Amino acid sequence: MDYEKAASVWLEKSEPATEADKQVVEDLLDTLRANQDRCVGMAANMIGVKKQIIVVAMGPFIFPMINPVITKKTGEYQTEESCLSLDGVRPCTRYKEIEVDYLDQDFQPKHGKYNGFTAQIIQHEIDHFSGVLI
Ligand SMILES: CSCC[C@H](NC=O)C(=O)O
Repeated sequence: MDYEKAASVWLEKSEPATEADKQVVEDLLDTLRANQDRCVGMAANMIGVKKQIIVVAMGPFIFPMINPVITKKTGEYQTEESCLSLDGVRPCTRYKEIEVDYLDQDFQPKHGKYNGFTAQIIQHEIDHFSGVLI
């Protein structure tokens, strides 16, 4: 593995996505669909694209969030997570309930409230494209 190249993709902040990145959204959705047996969410830098795009699995339902920003978070707790980009399990701080501004797949602005595991995945993936690994 080229660790220098990997580090530049995993540990650097990603840029906001634009409509020119629609194919990246499709590619990320396809990649998560192909890895749903071992993965519940992905950020675009996991496929080498430093754009603020994530995809999240809620059971069989997979949805993308473009340029997501957490606008409210409540209920801090400590937990442990694993990550496809790392070995093992590591401790991290998460919030039980979050509100998020984002663009949907058609680049239309949305606002959503999430809790539980879905909120945890969203927080993990936003950290991921921000260059923060658990
Ligand atoms: C609990 S959030 C874990 C998310 C992780 N995806 C990697 O970015 C995964 O294991 O799918």
